[in-house]
Amino acid sequence: MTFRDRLRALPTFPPGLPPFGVDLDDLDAAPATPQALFTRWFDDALAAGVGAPHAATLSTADAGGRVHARTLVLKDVTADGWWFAGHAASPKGHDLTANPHASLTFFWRDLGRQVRVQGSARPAGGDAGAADFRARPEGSRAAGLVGHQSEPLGSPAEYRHAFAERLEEARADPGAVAPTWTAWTLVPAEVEFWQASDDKGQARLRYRSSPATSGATPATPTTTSMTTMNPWTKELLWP
Ligand SMILES: Cc1cc2nc3c(=O)[nH]c(=O)nc-3n(C[C@H](O)[C@H](O)[C@H](O)COP(=O)(O)O)c2cc1C
Repeated sequence: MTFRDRLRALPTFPPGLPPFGVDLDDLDAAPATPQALFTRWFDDALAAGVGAPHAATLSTADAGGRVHARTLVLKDVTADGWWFAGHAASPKGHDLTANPHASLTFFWRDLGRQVRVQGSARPAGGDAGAADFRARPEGSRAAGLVGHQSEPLGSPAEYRHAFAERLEEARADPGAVAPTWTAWTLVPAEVEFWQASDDKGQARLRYRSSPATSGATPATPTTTSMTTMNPWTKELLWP
């Protein structure tokens, strides 16, 4: 069998996919905010045993319009948006400084679901980046303290040495923080929920908001308040 044939023989979704979970004939009754539907779907993903449902693809573009995408993990969802963290000095950090437009894509295969969050990413103020860094496991803090992310590396030994040194530092000082570590909030302009089904095609629901109405980013991504809501428009899309 050729590689091409093997690709075509692969099933994308398992049988027995769930329904959308929202009455798509009555959008007024759908959750008022995309955050509310996202957290409901996230709980479904956890209950279904989806692996790493908090992992998402972050897409960014540089000043010249060249697009870059990579996986990272979601840190919180609040009324302000979807939170993620990384080095400001990394390529993603440079992209977001030059062009804050970004997108997060979640794929929950076992449920036949995809969520796309598109908007503008802004660095959270105050202690948010440092607080996120300190909350990471020891090995992740050591890796973060190494720095130089995405720069060319001379040899594996060079990294092993730098990592071992930083691991000692992380153990000796649990409060040590990589100075470039940053928490960003992706303030959503559009959030789209996509559901496959066994026998009814696909369904798509999009929330759209005016970015001008979103509030200030709080200093730490700890409060998950769904009460301050934008005036969201809900609409169905042709699959
Ligand atoms: C499952 C998974 C989770 C990851 N989580 C993060 C994260 O939370 N923050 C981060 O900066 N990089 C994370 N990474 C690494 C990124 O994918 C990427 O390699 C790194 O951030 C450099 O990206 P850049 O060169 O585009 O800036 C993760 C990778 C994987 C596979």
